[in-house]
Amino acid sequence: MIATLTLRERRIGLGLSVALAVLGLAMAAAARTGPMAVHGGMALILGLVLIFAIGGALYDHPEQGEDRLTRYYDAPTRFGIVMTLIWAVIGMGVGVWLAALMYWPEATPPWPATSFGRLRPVHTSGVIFGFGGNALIATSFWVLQRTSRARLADAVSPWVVLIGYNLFCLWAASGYLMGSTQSKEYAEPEWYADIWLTIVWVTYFVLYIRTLARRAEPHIYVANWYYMAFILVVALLHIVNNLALPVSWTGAESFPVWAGVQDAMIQWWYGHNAVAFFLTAGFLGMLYYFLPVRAQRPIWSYRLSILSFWGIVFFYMWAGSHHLHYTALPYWVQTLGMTFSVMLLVPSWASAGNAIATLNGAWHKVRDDATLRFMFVAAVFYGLSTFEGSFLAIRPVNSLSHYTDWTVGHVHSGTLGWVAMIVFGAIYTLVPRLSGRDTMAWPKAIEWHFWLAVAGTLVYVVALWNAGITQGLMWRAYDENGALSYSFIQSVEAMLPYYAARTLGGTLFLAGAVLCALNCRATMRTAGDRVDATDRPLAAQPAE
Ligand code: HEM
Ligand code: HEM
Ligand SMILES: [Cu+2]
Repeated sequence: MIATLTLRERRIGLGLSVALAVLGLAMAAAARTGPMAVHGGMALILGLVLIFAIGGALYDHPEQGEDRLTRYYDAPTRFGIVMTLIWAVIGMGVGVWLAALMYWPEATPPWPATSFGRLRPVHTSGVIFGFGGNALIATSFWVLQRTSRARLADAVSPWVVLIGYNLFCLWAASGYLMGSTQSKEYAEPEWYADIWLTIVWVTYFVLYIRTLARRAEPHIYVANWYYMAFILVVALLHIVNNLALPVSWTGAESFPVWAGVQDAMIQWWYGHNAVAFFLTAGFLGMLYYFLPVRAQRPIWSYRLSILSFWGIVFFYMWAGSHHLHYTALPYWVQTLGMTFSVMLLVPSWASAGNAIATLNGAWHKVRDDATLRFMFVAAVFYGLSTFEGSFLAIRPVNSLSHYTDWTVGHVHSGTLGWVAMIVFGAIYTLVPRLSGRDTMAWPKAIEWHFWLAVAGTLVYVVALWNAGITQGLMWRAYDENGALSYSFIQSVEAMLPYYAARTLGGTLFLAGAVLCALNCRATMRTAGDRVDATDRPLAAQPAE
């Protein structure tokens, strides 16, 4: 990693590492106890490790010559993929454990840090931000350079983005274990972590724009529009939803500036658009690059891909209130959210259909190539989960589904079937190329992973459809006297078989992810030290 930097860049990196260590020390000294002090300590240790790593090797490697500018810069992508896999195993591992706890709550250990309430956000942040976020950042660097035929604008800021982002993820997960949370779902980290992420994210956006400005291709390929929407809108959502006043500068607690139903609306404008721009737009960028490359076919309709881009970014923005049906939110705002959610189906299916139609004429490849099959299944689940979402957003349907496991089933049909599948497809395309090879080290293991992932997703999702609809119907069943037919605990007991099935499905899915991580490790190992030498020369790729 350090060998890829020029002497000047190494010095800048050293300066930034010193700044990080000083910041960590200041946080730890100011807070003295509690989560902020622990997080300061983590930043201090990370800063020191970087100082020793960069400082120790300051003059060790020969300087990079000017000819580096004629090659892509892929070392950050490689690091990002490694972090993706690490977070996948942690996040999904915790998910399986939580699934098991819902079947077997007595197994909860007696320490607060291991309670369901603290581990649940470790799962959601671990998989969404750790696994999904690292995959998005890592692939965005790769796609941006290929489609622009330009090297990243500089060599320091990609590391600032990736290392800074992973420090945020670490702060988030370790904070939850200590009971630190601002209680906004998917935005739980406290104010200082939010400020940190804002700095990292602005660096990311600036790097993206600067690289794009250097492009040698006149046209900005559609994948870049999706990645840019992801970066820009996540910044907007993050800043507005996290506006808060710290109780003191030396502690983690804060109060949001929003109150009452406005706070609820801002939170679900955020939460819903986190789905839209984090879990959808960025991954559509990934799909629109890796699927055509892997299938060696151009997108079925490029024009449609642009049209659905604008449809998706416009309609999603207004749909957040479908999370607040039958609440104190004005009725018309709920209706607005419902209407836009239904309209959203059109651009969503246009994207899914466009991806599937791209495979026309390449079905033999889908049959033979498990990597391409991951992408195909991702497009199918993208279509299924958006159909389901539009349906759940209809108020009377939501009166049955809300508060039930149907929502959780919908979530995982999107995240396992769509998000994780497209990530695996991208990883199996990227990792051999990052390692200077034609194939993964264990090609057969991709096939195994594919079937584990498909079986795991289906078992998980089907179990929770049954669970959710059963719950919804039991809760609204009345006897002839108008009394409830079932007590709440009866509906809990009825869930046991479904929770057992979900644990099994999750275990299959996790096993596939572990296999993927091992396969990637074996593949990257064979590359050895050659990786930096294999940064490819700038050239348009086939099928781009
Ligand atoms: C057209 C697209 C979509 C629409 C209209 C939609 C709509 C909905 C609705 C109505 C809910 C339930 C709200 C409630 O009753 O509380 C929901 C929940 C959720 N959806 Fe979707 N959905 C869509 C696509 C997706 C996709 C593709 C994913 C994931 C990749 C996803 C992830 C989620 C998550 C995480 C929640 C749970 C939020 C919570 O914590 O309560 N959705 N969605
Ligand atoms: C091995 C695979 C997985 C298992 C076993 C699993 C299990 C779970 C469990 C048990 C919950 C808590 C449900 C509850 O509180 O009732 C949950 C929630 C959640 N998981 Fe997963 N999960 C897995 C993978 C993923 C992935 C890959 C993602 C995202 C990329 C994801 C995103 C979420 C989200 C957003 C929620 C919150 C849902 C809501 O509030 O409605 N999960 N998961
Ligand atoms: Cu939503």
